[in-house]
Parts: sequence; C-alpha cells; structure tokens
Amino acid sequence: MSTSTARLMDGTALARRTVEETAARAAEITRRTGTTPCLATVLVGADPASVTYVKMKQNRCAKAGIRSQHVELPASTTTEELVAAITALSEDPEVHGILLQHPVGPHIDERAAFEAIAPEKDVDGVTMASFAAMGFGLPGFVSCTPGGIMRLLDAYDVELSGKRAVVVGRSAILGKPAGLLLLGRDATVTYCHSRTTDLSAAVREADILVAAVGKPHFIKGEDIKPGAVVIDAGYNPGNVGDVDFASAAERASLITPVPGGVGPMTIAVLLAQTVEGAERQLGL
Ligand SMILES: Nc1nc(=O)c2c([nH]1)NC[C@@H]1CN(c3ccc(C(=O)N[C@@H](CCC(=O)O)C(=O)O)cc3)C=[N+]21
Repeated sequence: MSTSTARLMDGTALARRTVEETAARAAEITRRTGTTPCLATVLVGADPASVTYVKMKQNRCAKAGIRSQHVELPASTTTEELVAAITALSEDPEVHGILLQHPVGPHIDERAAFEAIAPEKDVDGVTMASFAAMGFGLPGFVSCTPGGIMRLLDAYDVELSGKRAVVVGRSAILGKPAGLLLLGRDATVTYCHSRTTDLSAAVREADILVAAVGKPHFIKGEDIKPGAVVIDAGYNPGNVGDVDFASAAERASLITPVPGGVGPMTIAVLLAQTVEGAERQLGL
C-alpha cells in the first residue's frame, strides 16, 4: 500500500506554457525582422539515445516556430574538424543558437568543441563564459537542465534561501552548474559525487535534492528527508530516473517524475534561450 504524500512537479505542463510564450516571441521576431530564429544542432556519431534527443529538440523547435539546422558528423570526426564545424556556425549570421549534443566520444576534446561556440550563441549554456556568468550571478545563458530545474522550483514556489540543497553529481553541464544556480539563490549547497563518503548521510540533510548521477533508481526513499523537494535530473536508458520514485514519493513533499519532469523543461529552456539570443543578435 502506498502512503504517497508528494505532489508531482509537472514538467510537461510547465514546459508547454514556457514553449507557448517562446513561440509567441519567435513569431514576433519573424514578423518584425523577416528572420526566423534558428538553432543549429550538432551531433557527432549515431548513438541512438543522442539521435532521439536531438530529434526531440528539432521537433520542439518546429512547434515553436524556430528553424533548426542539423549538422551530423561521423563518429570518427577529430577535435579540429568539430571545432571547424562549430566555428562556421558561430560565424553564420543565420544561426542564433548552437547546441553540441553531449557526449561527443572519448577521442574528442569536448571542452575545446564547446568553446568554439560563440558566447552570444551559447543557448545551451555550456561555455566557460556562460559558466562564469552563472557563478557570478550575472545575466547570460544558463545550462539548460539546471535552468529547467530552477524554473520548476520557482513555478512550485519552493523557498531556496537558507535551505540545504544537495546535488548528487558534478558534471560540467548538469550537477556543477545546478549547484551554482542554487547557491546564487542563497541555498546552502553540498555536492556529492563518486568519491563522497557516506552519501546517505549527506542526502538525508537535503531540503532540496537534485539527483544528477546517471545511475538508475540510485537514490532510495529511505534517504529522503521527510518533506524534501526531490528533483530527478537522471536520464538513463528507457526514461528511467536516478531516483526510486515510488519510495521517494512517500517522503517527499514535491517530486519530479521521469519522464515528464526535468526533461521537457530542459528543452523548453533551450528554445527560450534560442529566442532570447535571436532577439539580441537581431537588435530587438
Ligand atoms: N549539450 C547537451 N545539452 C543537453 O541539454 C543535453 C545533452 N547535451 N546531452 C543529453 C542530455 C539529455 N537531455 C535530455 C533532454 C530532454 C529529455 C526529455 O525531454 N525527456 C522526456 C522523455 C523522453 C521521451 O519523451 O521520449 C521526459 O523526461 O519526459 C531528456 C534528456 C538533454 N541533454
């Protein structure tokens, strides 16, 4: 028998509202300038999950009245070739935003590739410039998944100031920037990772838990502080999250489902930032 008390944080519904606003802004840009906002997606190799995610991003662009341009490169692409392809997009005035799908394969210097994205087109929030802006609390493009998480927390009126936020995972475009954004809102942030000793003890302190490790159902309900807000940013194969939803929902006050939580918001932020980039580049 379930004693579930948690309310769902509905990322699908919030994303729909966010994308509607974005679509209206995109239409206005097209009407005023004759130029339609354009996102370039760059995919290296043919990993099935990456192919699916990139297709989802393109479909969502189409629905929002954003053009998308797709660059597909073979898995054998070198760092130099990838940097050249991204540099060309950075210099193309028709392109307003660039997304390089992560991961790119171990033989490529992913950081060098990300840094070839012009800062004003970094609508995915993956460059050093964007990371620094997040860290300093300056305006700029945020990493899409952390940005989506913050929008969800705000939409559900989650108080952040003075709260204990625990981020499990420290990847460059998810865990680490998620912690920075929470810190920027005056949460007390703890990062946990593969070398953390006594992870359970850390997780039990969390008023707000962000799970971003990439291990299916890694976080169990027994470690959730009663009343905590649980954000599952995991995207494991088969749409499985990092949190054991059934047991976590018995203790959390608010929880994101997978699918239908953080994922749709990630794409909503990508589209919103693409339109924002287009507005700025077109002088609106
Ligand atoms: N440079 C870069 N930026 C990213 O933002 C990025 C990336 N690389 N690499 C891969 C991850 C993964 N990711 C997801 C986006 C949407 C869903 C999503 O919308 N999922 C749906 C389910 C999927 C479905 O409906 O089939 C959901 O959670 O409801 C999931 C995962 C973005 N990523």
